[in-house]
Amino acid sequence: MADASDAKRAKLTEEERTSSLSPLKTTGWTMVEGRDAIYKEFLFKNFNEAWGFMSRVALQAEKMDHHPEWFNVYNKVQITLSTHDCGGLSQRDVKLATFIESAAAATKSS
Ligand SMILES: C[C@H](O)[C@H](O)[C@H]1CNC2=NC(N)=NC(=O)C2=N1
Repeated sequence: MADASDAKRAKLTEEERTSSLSPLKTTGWTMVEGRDAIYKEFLFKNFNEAWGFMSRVALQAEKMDHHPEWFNVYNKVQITLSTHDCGGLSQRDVKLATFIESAAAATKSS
């Protein structure tokens, strides 16, 4: 049965893309070529900072039951967000990307 949780995992409409994705794009998120997904690379001072950031994101991902695709080498964290259940971008990706932005800012200023 469809419920509010399903709606958050439905593919974003064109209107939602304009209103929700545009602000993220101004912070450096880009569309992945050939896929309905968004991507951003984060650079930190060192591995310790990168790992602290990833820990914050991991806890939120578990809370949301929505998980990033990510790759880390030393101070670099590359993140791709998409919703596997709908095969594209949903409100969950917007919410997680917004959280990731605040986690990156908090990590860098701590
Ligand atoms: C069973 C579980 O709720 C689902 O598999 C969740 C887990 N995490 C997820 N993460 C992402 N990115 N997309 C999903 O569709 C998704 N689905």
